[in-house]
Amino acid sequence: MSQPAAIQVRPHATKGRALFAAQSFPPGSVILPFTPSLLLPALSHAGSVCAHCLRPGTPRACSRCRAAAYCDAACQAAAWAAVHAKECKVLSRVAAQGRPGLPTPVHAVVQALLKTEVGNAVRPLEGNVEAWRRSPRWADMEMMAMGAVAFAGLKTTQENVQKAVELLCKIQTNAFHRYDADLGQVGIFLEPTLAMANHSCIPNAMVQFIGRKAILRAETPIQAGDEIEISYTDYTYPLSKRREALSPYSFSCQCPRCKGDLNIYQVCALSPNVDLNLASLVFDPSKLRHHPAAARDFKAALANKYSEAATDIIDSRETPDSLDERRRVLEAQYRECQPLVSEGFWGVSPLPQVLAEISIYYAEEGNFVYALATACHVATACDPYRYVAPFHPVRAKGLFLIGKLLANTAADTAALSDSINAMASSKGNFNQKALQTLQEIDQVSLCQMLLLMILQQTPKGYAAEWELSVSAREMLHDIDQLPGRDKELSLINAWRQDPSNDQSRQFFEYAVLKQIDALASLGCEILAADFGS
Ligand SMILES: C[S@@+](CC[C@H](N)C(=O)[O-])C[C@H]1O[C@@H](n2cnc3c(N)ncnc32)[C@H](O)[C@@H]1O
Repeated sequence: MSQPAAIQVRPHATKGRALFAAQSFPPGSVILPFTPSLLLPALSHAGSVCAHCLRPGTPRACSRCRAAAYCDAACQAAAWAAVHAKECKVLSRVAAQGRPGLPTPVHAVVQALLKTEVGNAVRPLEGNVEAWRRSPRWADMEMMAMGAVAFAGLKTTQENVQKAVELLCKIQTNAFHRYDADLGQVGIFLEPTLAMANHSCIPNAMVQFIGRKAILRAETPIQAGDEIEISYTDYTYPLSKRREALSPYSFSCQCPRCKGDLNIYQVCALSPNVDLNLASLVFDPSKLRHHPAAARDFKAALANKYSEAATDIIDSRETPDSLDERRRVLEAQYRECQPLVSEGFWGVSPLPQVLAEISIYYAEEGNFVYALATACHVATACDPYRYVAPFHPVRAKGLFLIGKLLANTAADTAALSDSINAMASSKGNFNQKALQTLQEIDQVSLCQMLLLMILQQTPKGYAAEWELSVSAREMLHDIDQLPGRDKELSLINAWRQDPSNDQSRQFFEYAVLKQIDALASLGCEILAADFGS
């Protein structure tokens, strides 16, 4: 395992090996990019993402096996050299048996057995094999390992199966699941040095996937000598859910969030990133330190209690396809979250997830005004407390969603009048208010500012690769073509050149913060009127 100068791998007193910083890193900076030793689409996404770079789209299948698909000839040629030459025949045999493909973990072990470089990258990793052996999933693991040995064309001797099951344990312990906001889990990624990063529910670093690479990024300030820790799960989930997600890794998390069962407001209050929110949608960043659920023990305990209770119920429900059915489910979920709503615990899981779904539901229904207002409420009342760093990808995606919705509402606010009134005629007066709020906003300038903020949050050097910044640039290009915006453009350009001078600050407060705040308040009212009763 070669060690880049920016980081070191050393033994840790209690966690096996660990990753340490060899220099300091400010929040948001790129520590290192990693190219994978193993990168695979999930079986469920084999036809909808490129097997080499995992970009979504309509990839073309390999003409031999038809099991792996690629965006273009370059990805196909690179994949052939990296691993596909070894596995193409295996995948053809699988298809010939009428199977849809290999289950993702089995496919990963097949690659590790067939391709020396992949096997060599996986073998030195921690596999917690004895703990797996004691788990109820061990029989399944052995079956998968036996399948992998057979598919790889090796004899299913005890020795081969033993080797394969160890590889499987190591892959399960060290591979990252790659998520796409729209598609869900699209595949797995493994790189042996990045795999040395241990877990904390208050991590100082995060992994952001861009194309084929994983970018390790500082989430909070990191000093030379600090251990670099990432979170293996969403750290905003309640304690029981985090424990469940971490159970396959065979350790008990001793981070302050787990030890003190701290809620998101308590962790946020302690975060060194609070002040970075001066350049975010948060009107007054100091309020991030003073939420009642952080300041008062009684409220903090309530936040945890309500979170655990609602997560338990909402977790077990499915998302139906039809809009009517979706609305029914969302109403039920919002009802389960009512104790959180009543206390103003907007950022406490699972309420933000339900609100995000409600915003998507409104957009799919064609009610962009309600979708926009709800998205602004999520971006101001939920996300800054959950993910305190404004450059966190969830926060940047929140900006982009609002920008896209504004592009819809700005296109023709007047014509929206009929459609939103038709949608809920009983709420005619309320909709008039919504429309008035929108008419008072320079939606184009607001959209432009949000897109520029996304570019500021992009990891340095990745503006041309990160899908969000590429899309933001395309939208900015369209906005640039709009005529008659000289005055607005001069203010925006002055803000871009020096965002911290008094004039820029005033402009930002007026053009962005005040407008987003008005929309977020509207979002809160919409939820109460449309989902609250
Ligand atoms: C992806 S590996 C990380 C590198 C690992 N420490 C090693 O030596 O190979 C994950 C494993 O590291 C250990 N680990 C990770 N985070 C830990 C933590 N916070 N406390 C204790 N052990 C941890 C667990 O054994 C876990 O299964």
